[in-house]
Amino acid sequence: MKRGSSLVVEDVGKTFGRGVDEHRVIEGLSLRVDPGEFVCIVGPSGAGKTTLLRCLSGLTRPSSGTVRYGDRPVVKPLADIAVVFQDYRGSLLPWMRVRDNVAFPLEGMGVKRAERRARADECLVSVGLAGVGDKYPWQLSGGMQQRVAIARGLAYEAPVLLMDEPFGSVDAQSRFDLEDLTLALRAELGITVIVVTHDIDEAVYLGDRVVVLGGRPTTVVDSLKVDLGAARDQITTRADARFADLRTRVLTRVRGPRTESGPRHRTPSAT
Ligand SMILES: Nc1ncnc2c1ncn2[C@@H]1O[C@H](COP(=O)(O)OP(=O)(O)OP(=O)(O)O)[C@@H](O)[C@H]1O
Repeated sequence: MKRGSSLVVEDVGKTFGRGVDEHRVIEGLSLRVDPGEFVCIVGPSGAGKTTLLRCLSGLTRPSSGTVRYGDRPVVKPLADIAVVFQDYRGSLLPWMRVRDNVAFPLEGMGVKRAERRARADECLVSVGLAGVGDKYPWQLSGGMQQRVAIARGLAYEAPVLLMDEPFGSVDAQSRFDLEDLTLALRAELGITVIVVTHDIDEAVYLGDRVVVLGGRPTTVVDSLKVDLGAARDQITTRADARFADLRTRVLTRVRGPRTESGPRHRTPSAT
């Protein structure tokens, strides 16, 4: 795996619609993610987390400001930046075998068939799915299908992996397993991982840093270093007093300043 570059967001703004329908979602947002960092992005529903992730991936162009990957402007999807979306049901092709689903993006990159198959099988092993390459996605459980979606993200061999609510559609036990899988892959491959999540506990459990979005329009309201060490464990890490302290700090920032008559900003739906 080649070493990645920093992703740098500078003074980004994003507006949807025009005239009376104009909606300024993001304004003056700056953020830097260094190679090998694991950053989780949280914020109230509708704050623009997905919009920011799409700007980071080059799928959406900001209305103002810049996104750079190293010295390259991100104005279209780059081979160095892979994206895993939330809903495996919408992202896996049901008529294609699992191996072909994982290998699918490699075809467009000009990788030869034998290498595509070998790389897909290798990625399936990495996500704990050795031997399922010949099955169809619908023959697998939801958690397994999301592993296939992650394997497809890994098949790019991209040094940066962006994930939008990647574990939102699976049951609680599979969610814990997928969180640990993602941590293990980051440790093994040394990749940069950026995860958008509604779940503050998940953000603290996974991240080296939690970036909190808020305000209207949205910007970065805080960036909290997670001082829990590299090794995380679903039982002991979550029971650690520092974990509880961090989740309280993140939640306080997500909820925003309050007045006696109620929230001053938007009503959050994050938990
Ligand atoms: N293509 C689009 N056209 C118009 N408005 C959009 C578009 N994409 C996003 N929006 C608006 O931008 C705002 C932010 O949306 P976004 O999905 O980025 O927020 P989010 O923080 O990811 O939300 P959630 O946590 O609910 O998934 C919302 O008001 C949404 O309606």
